[in-house]
Formats: sequence, structure tokens, C-alpha cells
Amino acid sequence: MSALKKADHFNTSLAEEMDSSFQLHSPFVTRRIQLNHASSLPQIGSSVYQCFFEHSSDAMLIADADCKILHVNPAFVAITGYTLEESIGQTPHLLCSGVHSESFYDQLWESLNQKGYWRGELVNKHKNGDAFSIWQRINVIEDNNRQVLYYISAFSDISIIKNTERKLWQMAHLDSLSGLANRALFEQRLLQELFAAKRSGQFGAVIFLDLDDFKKINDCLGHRCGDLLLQEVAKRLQLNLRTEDTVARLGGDEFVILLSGLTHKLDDAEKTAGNVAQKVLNALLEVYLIEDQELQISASLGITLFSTAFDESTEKLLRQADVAMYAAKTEGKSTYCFYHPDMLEQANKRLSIENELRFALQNDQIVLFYQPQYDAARQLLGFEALVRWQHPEKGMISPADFLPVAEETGIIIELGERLLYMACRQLAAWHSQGFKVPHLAINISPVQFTHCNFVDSVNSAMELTGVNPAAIMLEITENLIIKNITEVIEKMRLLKQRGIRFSIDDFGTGYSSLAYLRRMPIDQLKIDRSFVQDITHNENDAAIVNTIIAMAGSLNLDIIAEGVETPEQVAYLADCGCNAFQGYWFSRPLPGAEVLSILDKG
Ligand SMILES: Nc1nc2c(ncn2[C@@H]2O[C@@H]3COP(=O)(O)O[C@H]4[C@@H](O)[C@H](n5cnc6c(=O)[nH]c(N)nc65)O[C@@H]4COP(=O)(O)O[C@H]3[C@H]2O)c(=O)[nH]1
Repeated sequence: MSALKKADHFNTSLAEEMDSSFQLHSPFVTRRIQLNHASSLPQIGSSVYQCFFEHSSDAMLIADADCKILHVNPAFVAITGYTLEESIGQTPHLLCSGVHSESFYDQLWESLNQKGYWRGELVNKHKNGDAFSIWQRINVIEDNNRQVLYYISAFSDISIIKNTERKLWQMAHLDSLSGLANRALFEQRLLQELFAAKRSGQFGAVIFLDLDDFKKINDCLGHRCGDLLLQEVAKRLQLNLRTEDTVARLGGDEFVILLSGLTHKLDDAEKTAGNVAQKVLNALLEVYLIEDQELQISASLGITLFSTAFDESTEKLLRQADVAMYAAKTEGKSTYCFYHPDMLEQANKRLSIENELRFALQNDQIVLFYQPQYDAARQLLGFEALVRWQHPEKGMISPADFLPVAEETGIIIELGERLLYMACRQLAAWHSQGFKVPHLAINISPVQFTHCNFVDSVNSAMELTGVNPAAIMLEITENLIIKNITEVIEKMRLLKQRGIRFSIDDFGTGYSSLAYLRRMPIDQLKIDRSFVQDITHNENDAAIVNTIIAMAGSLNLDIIAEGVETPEQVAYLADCGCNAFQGYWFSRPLPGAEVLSILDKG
């Protein structure tokens, strides 16, 4: 302001002077306005300008060469909240919001001094303290000697436009549920960081985060609860990261974190990224209070690093971090893994199994085989239903090759329900055809058992097929019992009320304790085939089998041995007191149609 020279004597009325200036040009298109009383342009009465000034919807102010406000119009009063009296004598600094930097004002003044005008966007402050955005035009009015006489300014409130712009930007760049960046914004920032890393030589990291078993929360507690949990997770992520780190939600329960400017050394960068990942893991593990319920959830994290040496695309880096996250899931969840190229092949294989498995489910490629169970006198005791995938090109695929993927991806829920229904339907059909099948054992994956819909899905399979529940034996594993004892017992109790029986599969390979077993409403222990295999020439295995049989006797449980392949094994097991067998010695698992040949009517 001090650079501005004081105006010449202000000897005519304001209206008259403005009359003169407006005769020359429109004030908003001229570069520099000079008053020229000798103008020969046609005259318009001052009342017209007065009227224009008073009724304009744009705020207008006129200031003298010292920037002291001489006059403002009613629109100025309406937009800024300052009355005419409050404004006169003040400088436009009255409206300063503090949002703009000193260099912003330097450029404004440079334009006014050199070009005689400035136009642009500004954020001003209303009398009530609220900030509002304006589109402002300022013109310098000079006399014939190029001495500044006045500054005239007009501005319109563009807050609505700016808010709409902001909303549109948010819609395009932010995730509406969590308020975090979305994939598009994340990729933009990642691209910037890739360029920055190339220049600086510093490492950056992309961390892919997926909540463990989040689907269960959504399925069991509802989507509202799931959404609230995701919002809490987002908050914790933001709280535990620096503001310069970018956190984004890609969708569902998938989040990504971008760490930049780590260090120049790979080891140090790995260490820092690992520390951040561990910090995030710990923070997410803390109990959540969602709608008066205490919830706990863990996460699996995958980390990939980038720097000058890497010429990766954003897409590729995200994929690498995703692949590493899957490795963390397979390592038992609630942990983090760094990306390694070997993981990619594994991930591609898993992805193709996942896609093909979904297709197989829809296209009846999933079938059940049935392996008979006998007593020592070869009396049929029942069958175990065993899943097979009849792949059109790859042939018969063993469950060991696709069940882990089905469990990791949650497909096991749909698959398990389907198998349960198919097994019940087959048993009901045998019974209705008059065949004597005392029981059918059905394998239940731990993921399937712990799902909130499990009891309902068993009940609905039984109701839909009309099968006799007393002929159903559900096989669960020891590890399931250890992890969720109370929940497992409750579900077993509900199903036992319907007449269903339970067998502990692969018994002896897990960590069951006698104390647990006593509490469980179990009917049968199944000796794992790894003990049966060497029972005749390995003392340890023989001792374990003897102990299991004794334990079953003392707990009043049935016992069955699986994987029996030789008559010696049958004899040995029978000597120990086991009188139920399943294994290749008796029969391999058979397709449903072949089972008919070994079934008895009666
Ligand atoms: N070496 C040898 N093996 C024998 C012998 N007798 C039976 N087996 C095999 O041993 C496995 C017994 O099933 P499991 O322990 O429940 O172990 C099963 C079970 O845990 C799981 N599984 C199979 N079907 C289903 C299903 O429908 N649902 C679920 N959730 N899991 C299933 O996959 C595992 C493997 O199933 P399969 O490949 O069918 O393998 C079956 C069966 O084919 C024998 O004498 N010698």
C-alpha cells in the first residue's frame, strides 16, 4: 500500500467522477482506467450509475489511493456482513481471511501496479468469522498523470460453486464411507511418489491391508455394524500414520497405505515399513465398541517397496502389495509380509483356482464321493462323504488342492452349504430307496463351522431333504475346538438337540486336551491315518493309538480308524479294541452310482 501514491485532490462528487470513468469503458474489461472529463462520448446520467451501483448483485467497493474504503454498495453489505458505516475508512484488509500467503498478495499488487487490474479467486472472511469464496475484479483508476485516484473492486460470492466443486472433487477422489482417499486419488499420489522417489533415490512403500474374516462380521452382525467397524478402522489408520502418508480404502475391507521418503537404504526402508505395519496391526487389534458390542478384528498386511531402481507402474505395485498380503493370510493372518517375486506365481495360481472354483460351483463340477466304513466283520457302518472337483480339462482334483483356497477366499461357505445339502439329499435318497445306511459322515471346515449361519444351514439342509438327523455325523477338527470352545459347544448342543452326532477328525494330530474333550458333546474319535500307517512297526504310533482308544473308552466315545490299508493294520487295531475302519483295504471313495452295488436293502 505504501507504494501507492496518494490521489490528487478529490474535488468532484463521487457520483460525478464515477460517471466520467464509466463513460470511458466498462471497468471490468479495461486494463487501466483514466478519468477524462473532455470525453466526447454520449453522456449517461449519474443516476443510472447510482442505480447500477446500488442494485448490482455483485459487491462493490471504492477505495482511495491509500486503500481507504470510500463507499460500498448494498450487495457488499449483504455479502460481507459489514454495514456502510463500518466499512468506510477501513481498508479491504477488513475482509482478510488469513488463508492466502504473502506471495499471493505480492502478485496481486504487482498486477495492480503494472497492469492496472487484478482478477481472481479469493477467500474472504465474513463479519461473523465465516470464510467465503469470491471471484474478484479490482481496477486502478488514475488521472491523466497516471496518479492513482481510486481502486474499484467488484466481487461475487462463489461459495456455492466452490462447495459444489469441492463435493464433486470429494465424490471423485474420496471414499464416501470412510472419508479416506479412494483408489483414483491413491494411484495419483503413488504416481507422484514414484517420480519423487526416482529423483530423490529414497525408498517408498505400499502397504496393502485386508481385515481378517471381515465377511463374518458383515454376515453375522449386519452391514451397518460392518460399515461402522470400517469407519473405526479408517480412523485408527489415520491416527497411527503421519499426515503426509496417504491412506486409502479401495473398497470392502481393503485399505492401502503409501509411505514415502523412507530412506536411501533398502534395509532401513524395510525396517521402517515393517515397524509401521506392526504399529498398524497392534492399533487395529484393540477392542472396538460398535453399537454397544465389543468386537475384535485382526488384519493381514502386504508390503512392497519402491525407489529409483524400480520402474514399476502403480497397478503393478498395488498387485505386489496385494500378493504379499495374501502371503500374510496364509501365514496365519494378523501379520505382515514383504513382497517377493516367488509369491506372484503362487498368487496367480490361487486366483485362477478361485475363479475356476466359482465357475465349478455354478456348473455342477463339484461332486461327492463316498467311502464306506466297516466293522471287522465287514458289516457296513456308514460312509464318509468326500468332495471331488471334476474339472473338464484337468480331470479329478483332490480337495487338498482347492479347499485351502476356498477357505482363504470364503468360497467355503457356499461350497460347504452345497456339500451339506448334496450329502443330506443322497442319504435321504438311499433311505427312501430302502437301503440300509446307518450313518453318513460329512466334513465341516472350521471356517464353515464358525460362520454365524452354520446351524441354520444344517437345519435347512435337513428340512429341504427330509433326511433323518440321527444318521448324520458331522466331522470337525481338533483345532476348531481349541480356538472357539464356548461357541463350538453351543453350536454342537443346538445340533445335537436335533439328533445330529459329532466326530473329531484326524484325532491325535491337533492339540486337544482331555479337559476340553470332556466338555464337548462328541460321539466319536477318528484316529488319524498318519498313526495307522505305521502302527504295526512303529512303537510310538502304536502307543498313541492305544492311548486314543483307551481315552475314547474312558470318555464313552465310539472310535474309528481311517487310512486302513492292510489286513495287519485291521488285526492290530481290532486287538487294541477298535472295531470300526475306513480305508483302501476296504474300499476307496466311490462315486454315488457305484455305492449302490455295496448297499444292502433291509
Ligand atoms: N492314503 C490313504 N488315504 C485314504 C485312505 N482311505 C481314505 N483316504 C483318504 O483320506 C482322507 C480322509 O478324509 P479326511 O481325513 O476327512 O480329510 C479330508 C477332509 O479333511 C477334506 N475334505 C474332503 N471332503 C470334504 C468335504 O466335503 N468338506 C470339507 N470341509 N472337507 C473335505 O479333505 C481331506 C482329504 O480328502 P481326500 O483327499 O478325499 O482324502 C480322504 C480319503 O480319500 C487310505 O487307506 N489311504
